[in-house]
Amino acid sequence: MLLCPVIGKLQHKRVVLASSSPRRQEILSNAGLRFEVVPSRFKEQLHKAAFATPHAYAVETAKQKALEVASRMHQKDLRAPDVVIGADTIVAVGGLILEKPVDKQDAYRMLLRLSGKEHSVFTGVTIVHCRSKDGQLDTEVSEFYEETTVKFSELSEELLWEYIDSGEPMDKAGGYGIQALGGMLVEYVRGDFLNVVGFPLNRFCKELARLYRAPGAPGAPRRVQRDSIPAVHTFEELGDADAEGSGSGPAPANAGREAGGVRPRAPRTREADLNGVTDSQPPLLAGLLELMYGFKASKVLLTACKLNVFDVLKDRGPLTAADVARKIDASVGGTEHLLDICAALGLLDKSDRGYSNTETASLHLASDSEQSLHGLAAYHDGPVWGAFTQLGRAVREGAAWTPEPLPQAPHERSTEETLQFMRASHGLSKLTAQHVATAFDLSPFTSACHLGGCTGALAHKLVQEYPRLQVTVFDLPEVVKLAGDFQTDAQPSERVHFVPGDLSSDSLPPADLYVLCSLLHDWPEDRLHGLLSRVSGSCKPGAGLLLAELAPAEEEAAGGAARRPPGLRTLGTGRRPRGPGRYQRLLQRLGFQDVQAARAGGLLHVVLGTRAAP
Ligand SMILES: Cc1cn([C@@H]2O[C@H](COP(=O)(O)OP(=O)(O)OP(=O)(O)O)[C@@H](O)[C@H]2O)c(=O)[nH]c1=O
Repeated sequence: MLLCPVIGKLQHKRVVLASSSPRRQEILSNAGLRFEVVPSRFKEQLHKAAFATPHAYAVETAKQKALEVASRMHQKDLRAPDVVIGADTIVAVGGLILEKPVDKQDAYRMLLRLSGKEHSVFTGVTIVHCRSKDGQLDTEVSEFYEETTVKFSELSEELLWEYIDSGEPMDKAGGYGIQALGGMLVEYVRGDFLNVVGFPLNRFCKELARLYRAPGAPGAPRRVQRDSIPAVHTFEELGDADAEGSGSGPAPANAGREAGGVRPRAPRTREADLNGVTDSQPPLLAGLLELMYGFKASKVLLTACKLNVFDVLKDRGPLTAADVARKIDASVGGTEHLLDICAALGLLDKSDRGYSNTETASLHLASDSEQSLHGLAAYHDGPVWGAFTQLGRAVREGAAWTPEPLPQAPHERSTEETLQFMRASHGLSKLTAQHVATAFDLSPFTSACHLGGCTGALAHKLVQEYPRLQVTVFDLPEVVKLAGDFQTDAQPSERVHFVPGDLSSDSLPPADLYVLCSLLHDWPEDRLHGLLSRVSGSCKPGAGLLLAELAPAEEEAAGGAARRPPGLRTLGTGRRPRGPGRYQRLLQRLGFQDVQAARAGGLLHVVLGTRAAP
């Protein structure tokens, strides 16, 4: 795939999409870009008559959107992201620029204007590269636009109003969405379809390729050697990862990284590149190397968490390596090396003044943040890491070994080990609870039972969302005994009760909704069937069963995984996560009806079914 290396150029940068458009977010995340979303507050009110062409207007609006976000973020925490992307989509017909309709009448006027005719859709895009220089924001702006021609059929009055009443036109330029119902109005499209939807992905990739083109080969396609190592795979490469962006492209925001503890490598020919190159790197080999090297990055992250690096840097301006070393009671040289690698992994920002947390690090890796995954890191650095280092011996000797050791052997756990497991589970549950609780409307249910509900994080979110709901948390006695030690962001509620018991042998507490969350993805088929049959047997007609499970990565779900080694979500379980369709069919077979599936945030999918009368 040619485009991957292009998108990969942004991999180690803090990228922000300055847009609230869900379509843009989807297009870019489907392309594999990792970014934060910070919608722009720029008012789209530029004087249209002042622009010679409609696309000049779109490009300027896109630029103002992106610059507003870059300067707001810079002012807010004195550090700007590396790259801000802004976009603006307009429809141009007969010399008029159409944006989003303000009301139904406006939508009607727009669609009538488009009926039976060709029009142009322009998306202006701006890529702003930012860096902080002496506390000032320094930006470098690249901009472009793409034009697509769209022809509408003649639209009858009735069709027009039916479409307007669907509500679809209101947040879309020109008053239609070609990707949904609006597609029925369209006779033909000439040009990039995604440009109409809101983001010209193809042109964007070409622009990135142009911006990040390696020196010495302007525009010339270059061959990729079979044995060249793609992207960033060793710590040395991580250390000079930004050097990839040097050359004729914009200087990266944290240029000067080589001043840190990582030894600069001798210059070498960079073969894998972007601009229209033959990318003959077999995906399988790239995947294999990722698997081989991946543990190094994990250990760096886990160690930095364990040494409380992200706690020390939270809510503070940049600190030097010596400052951090003093606070974590470690050597300066070792700390500097660790911080440099964290920066190269995108966990920290490095500037002339020192190191600071990225937003993600403050949010998820500091131990006291609301959405902390510090407990999960400690669990992986402790028992999980330990189990993996014993893998060879366990396999040779035939000892019981599973990648997730604790849930499998409750009787062998010490209190501290149980707590460690609960901390890990608590962090993840808090992060996903809101999505799980609101993926479907659960208000018809009055009692729920969260099986394996651990610390009650999801239970508390459920009662917060549904004022009539009582929730029982059912889990092993030693878990229930310790659950009181855990805080949830929700107020403690009298509508949450804990009941000790064993899922596989004890009878389940009565409820009209059973919930299973992040429990089943690595279970073998027979165990899964056994549990679901037990739950189904406890469901009265009309009762619900809600499953929230790890979603396969998008590309796996789309069948793309066959060409690559399994991805991160499979790692350690030996099994690919089951897609929602699989759970839907299982529930249907067990006598559930109206079985629906939905996505719950980026990590989970949720399936809900209702027990039919026997
Ligand atoms: C023609 C067409 C447009 N759109 C959407 O129209 C909005 C344009 O408005 P914008 O001002 O460019 O963006 P926004 O939604 O206001 O977001 P922001 O970037 O925050 O200004 C964007 O959403 C686009 O997807 C579709 O979803 N489908 C289509 O067929």
